[in-house]
Amino acid sequence: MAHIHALDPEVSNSHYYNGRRTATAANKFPNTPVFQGMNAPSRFEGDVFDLEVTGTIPPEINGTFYRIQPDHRFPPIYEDDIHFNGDGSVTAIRIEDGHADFKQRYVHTDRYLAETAARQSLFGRYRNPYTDNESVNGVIRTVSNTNITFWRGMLLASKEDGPPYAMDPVTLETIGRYDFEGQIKAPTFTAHPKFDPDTGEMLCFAYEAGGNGSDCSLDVVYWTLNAGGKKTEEVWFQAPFAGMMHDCGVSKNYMVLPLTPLKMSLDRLKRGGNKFAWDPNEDQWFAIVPRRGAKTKDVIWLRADNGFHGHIAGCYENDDGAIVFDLTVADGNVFFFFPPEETVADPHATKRNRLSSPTCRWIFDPKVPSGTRVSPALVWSTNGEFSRIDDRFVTKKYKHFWQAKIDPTRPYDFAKCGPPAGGLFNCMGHYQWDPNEERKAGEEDVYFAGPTATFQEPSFIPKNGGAEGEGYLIALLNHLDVLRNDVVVFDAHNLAAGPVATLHLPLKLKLGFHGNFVDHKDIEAWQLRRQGDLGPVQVAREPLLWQQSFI
Ligand SMILES: C=Cc1ccc(O)c(OC)c1
Ligand SMILES: [Fe+2]
Repeated sequence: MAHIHALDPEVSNSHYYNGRRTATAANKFPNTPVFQGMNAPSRFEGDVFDLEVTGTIPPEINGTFYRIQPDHRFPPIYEDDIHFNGDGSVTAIRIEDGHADFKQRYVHTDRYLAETAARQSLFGRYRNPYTDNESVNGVIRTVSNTNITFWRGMLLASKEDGPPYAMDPVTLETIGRYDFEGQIKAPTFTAHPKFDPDTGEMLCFAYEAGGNGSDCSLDVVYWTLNAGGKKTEEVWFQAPFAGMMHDCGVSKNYMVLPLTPLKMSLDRLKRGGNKFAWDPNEDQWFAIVPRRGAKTKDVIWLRADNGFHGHIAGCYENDDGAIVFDLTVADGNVFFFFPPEETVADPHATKRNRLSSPTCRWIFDPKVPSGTRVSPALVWSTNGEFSRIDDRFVTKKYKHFWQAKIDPTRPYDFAKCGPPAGGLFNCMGHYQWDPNEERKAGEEDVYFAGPTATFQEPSFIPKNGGAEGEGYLIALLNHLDVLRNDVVVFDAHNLAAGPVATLHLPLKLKLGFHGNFVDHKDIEAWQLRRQGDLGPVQVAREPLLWQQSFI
């Protein structure tokens, strides 16, 4: 038989034939940018005790910085697979007494267990079950790779296409799938739950939530869980189209849920295609949900000209009872791997690396009729993403936010680094709103990482008893030239001065998504409660509703 290269000159890697992994393929990843350079598979699990440090870790920091990354464990079935389809792998940086220890573990999802047993990928394309090996039909597909949050003594690893998985905050062992003690049986769950610092509530939602989680349904659901873990609110409503709803904002009385013009199509899924396609002709939408006692009819949708939602900084109600809602909105499709349908012309298609991503301030009147057109109250040309605030100010008027910033005017060493994997986030920015004028951009404080490095998302570490924004900012730094990561710690009020401490990892991680710092007092307090009358975390005992037809 002829060698496959002789049969198809298009084949770029002999382990793939016509883009699909061959049955006999050995463990070798595709030769695509998704698996190269800074994005080459890490697949590392382990511990490094007492990291090397330059500078001084502030001795008052006592807690753990958790963050999560997609990191494919096995070569994908499809050669053109995307980063978003990688298995969730969690980093914990435990900081205490001026020292830091590192731990890395995969989330042991149902998918992880099935693929481990088979020593190969069994799930196909991103959020497309029609491309799976049929042995895993009925198995929960999520890779839980997008966020890692702390809730009632457990970590929740989450991705918006499936339920969360609970992990132990000290050992990073996966405890199991978490369904909030049977209270949440939806097939999907947001990767961006929010926590009300005054009430201890978790505000959360799911989209594509009414059916099996892969049917492109319009169903959206909003929940509140109180500090005791009990579900207190559940509101089901429908989106104007089946699209991505990624992050959210929460004020004292409202939840704001952006709907981005990235559209699903069941037809396309059945043809083996992409989950999402960018629609450059669709509006960006926002659902406004009253937080307490709302019924389906109380949800309103606002719409504005096309735009691509990034992450939310702050959200609060002003003196007029309007909702101030701040997030980055890019002027085109950031997810180039979800292009428009072939029949749709995208006027911005060629500006992939030239999109601008300002921070937009919207001021929504929650009393207007559903369908009202809105426009931003302020567009602040910060050109960044991954906005974070002092989380003690969630729901409240706030002043400070931070974001990874793209500054293409700074020098970049292309010869040493190649194209900047994940985006040219070469700066970290600290921003302050004008305290008196809601519609005015404020101050910027920036640190440039140099011509060979980029940042991942920052997290804020509050100083004990400190005012808003007083404390530290922690983030991963990618050394694109030598393919290694550091963790940097800044004085959150003075990024320009440079890191107060740089923690050197002896290895390269992957480009991750979200993270959160958890104070050690909270971890310890919950350990005591879980060892006492509250008892250990109860994982899901029953299959999800949609799985029951597979049993
Ligand atoms: C950053 C957004 C985002 C949206 C959907 C995803 O599945 C995801 O996976 C890592 C990330
Ligand atoms: Fe996100």
